[in-house]
Amino acid sequence: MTNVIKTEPLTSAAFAPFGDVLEAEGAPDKIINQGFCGRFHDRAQLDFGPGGRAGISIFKAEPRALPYTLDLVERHPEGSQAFIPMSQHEWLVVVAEDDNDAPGRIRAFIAAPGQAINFHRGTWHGVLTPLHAPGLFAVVDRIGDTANLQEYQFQTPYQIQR
Ligand SMILES: NC(=O)N[C@@H](O)C(=O)O
Ligand code: NI
Repeated sequence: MTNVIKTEPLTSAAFAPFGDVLEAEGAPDKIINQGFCGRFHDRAQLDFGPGGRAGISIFKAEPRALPYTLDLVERHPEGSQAFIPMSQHEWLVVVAEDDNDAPGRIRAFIAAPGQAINFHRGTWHGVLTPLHAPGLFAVVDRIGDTANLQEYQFQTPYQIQR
């Protein structure tokens, strides 16, 4: 028996309990560079906690396909984690509410081309899940000398469908 989760479009409002959506939508906050650039300023709540620092890494992840079997989520109790796609493709963002330190209700979002996200500290999430090659993402997260990782394996996997 598999629990089915239907995807929904990624919007700032829907994602707000889990983190931030970063995108160049609407009017920029500032026009800079002699008018040649719009700056969508300071759009994520970054958090690297005591004893950590910000790092930028590049992830090259294998594309997955829908329907997607979700059997694990994880969270980073000591810091936020941002996924910034380096190609213009849709991709999958899976999060879960917290239910007494275990994942509760699962939400699966289709990020449109150009949408990036930042998980707030401690948000249960699926690992980086591109849906198209090249699966290249810049990742901004905490660099420190702790694991900063809690994983949760589901007894019954979820099937994520459009
Ligand atoms: N492990 C790692 O660096 N990445 C995961 O945290 C992830 O969410 O993909
Ligand atoms: Ni993560």
